[in-house]
Amino acid sequence: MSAPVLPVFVDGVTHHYGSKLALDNMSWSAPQGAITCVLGPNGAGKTTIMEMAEGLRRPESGTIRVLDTDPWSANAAHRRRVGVMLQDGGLPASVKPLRLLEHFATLYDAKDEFPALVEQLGINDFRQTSVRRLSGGQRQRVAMAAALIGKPDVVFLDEPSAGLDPHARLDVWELIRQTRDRGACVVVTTHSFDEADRLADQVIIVAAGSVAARGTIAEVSGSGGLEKTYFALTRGTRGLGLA
Ligand SMILES: Nc1ncnc2c1ncn2[C@@H]1O[C@H](COP(=O)(O)OP(=O)(O)OP(=O)(O)O)[C@@H](O)[C@H]1O
Repeated sequence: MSAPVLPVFVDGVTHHYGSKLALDNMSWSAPQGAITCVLGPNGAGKTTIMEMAEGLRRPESGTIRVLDTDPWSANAAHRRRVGVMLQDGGLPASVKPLRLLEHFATLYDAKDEFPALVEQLGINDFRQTSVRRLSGGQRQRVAMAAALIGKPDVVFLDEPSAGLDPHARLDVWELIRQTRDRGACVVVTTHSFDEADRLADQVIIVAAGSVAARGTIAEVSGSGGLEKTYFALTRGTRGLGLA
């Protein structure tokens, strides 16, 4: 019997921006029905690898498979199965959240899902305010709803709770867990140890473009705790992009 295909599979990916090495033979995978949290200092390569897995950037070398497909050349049917929340939201400024989410719900043939999402993410209060007038946290919530519409099989969330107030953060975490519990593969980048502790079935610590540690929180943290392990593994590797 062949092994089940992992929804996200990254193998030996290397990438330069000009002379800057951003990814250095990076390999990891993410299973179905689990939350994978990717941690790492600024410039470690988290956004670069996420953009590649989302099909937005082509790796120089190595293999990336998402749902057993090369994301760079994936068709519309594949992209419909993959939800993406970009770091800066990527939302059109003049549109109102309600209109935007209705649009996505129509695209994904998922009109019935979106009232619950709007409710759960507390979007009702500002659904008729244009995106440009929303606070950072409100935009995050709209971007999160847009990523989850259509019940995608794989969801990439780039710092989903950054800038959220404590209530909104709890709501977002609950939604991420629900997404995992319905069987999706969820990949979350974060700078928050607390977030990783509360959410992660698998943690990946990235440093200087490759994987420094990978496993469950207990496996990665050992007896010292996640924060201590993180600092020990990443100290001195911070690629701040200043070179
Ligand atoms: N478009 C680009 N052009 C040139 N260099 C880039 C580009 N995008 C990223 N880099 C560089 O590649 C490296 C990895 O960047 P990346 O954005 O993937 O890191 P990150 O781990 O997501 O960081 P952060 O935590 O700040 O979001 C950094 O040194 C960054 O300066």
